[in-house]
Amino acid sequence: MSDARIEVHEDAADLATAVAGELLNRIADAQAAGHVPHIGLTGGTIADAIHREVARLAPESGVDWGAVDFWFGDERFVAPDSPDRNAGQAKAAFLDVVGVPDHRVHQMASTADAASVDEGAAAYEAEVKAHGSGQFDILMLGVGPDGHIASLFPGFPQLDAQDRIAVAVTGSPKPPPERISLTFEALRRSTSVWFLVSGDGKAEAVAKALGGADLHDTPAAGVEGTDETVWFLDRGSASQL
Ligand SMILES: O=C1O[C@H](COP(=O)(O)O)[C@@H](O)[C@H](O)[C@H]1O
Repeated sequence: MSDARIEVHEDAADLATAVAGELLNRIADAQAAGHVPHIGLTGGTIADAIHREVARLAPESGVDWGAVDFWFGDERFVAPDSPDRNAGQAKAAFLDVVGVPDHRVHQMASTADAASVDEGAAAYEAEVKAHGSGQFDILMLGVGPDGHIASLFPGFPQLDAQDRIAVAVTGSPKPPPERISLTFEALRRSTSVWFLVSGDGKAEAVAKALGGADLHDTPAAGVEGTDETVWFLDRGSASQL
């Protein structure tokens, strides 16, 4: 396990630019070393801002977009063209803009791909296993005001899933209700875990996670990277530290 590093940026815009730049550097460095990096994406407000910065900075980055794989920490089990899809958000903001080929974007099932959310979770578990262990080079995680990460919500049974990579979530407290999420067991395999958090409304969750809360109360307390854990914050989200 790694000690957490905390970076506090002035505001959400500065945070997005910093994370996007760091992500592009890491991908380019890995490719220069002959490695095809695997990156875990998240949904949410700050993730969208970061994705747009990635697209803006991409032309100067030297990244080969055909030689990097993208995964998702969670997804909403809705129609493929729903604006609620994390994959749709990421594709519109940067994946399609920079030209990542579809076979490099490992999407979780939509309602068009699976008969049930359970079937969708099982399919993603199989997809992860088919590409190795799910040990992403960098996994990015947004954090909800309630401390949730991916679609692992406080008090929900998925927090205690054993021997699973992906699980179905029903009755999510944040709409839409049906989701697919990687488990703690899977999220903890990543080399680097980057938490992306902005705004006062998340300050309490950040303080609890970094203060060592129980993961059943604050799921964000339950994940670290094997080599590196970074909390990318702005002044608002850091205001209770
Ligand atoms: O529902 C979700 O919420 C979190 C955080 O979203 P935000 O809008 O509060 O930034 C996100 O990380 C997760 O991927 C998503 O499905």
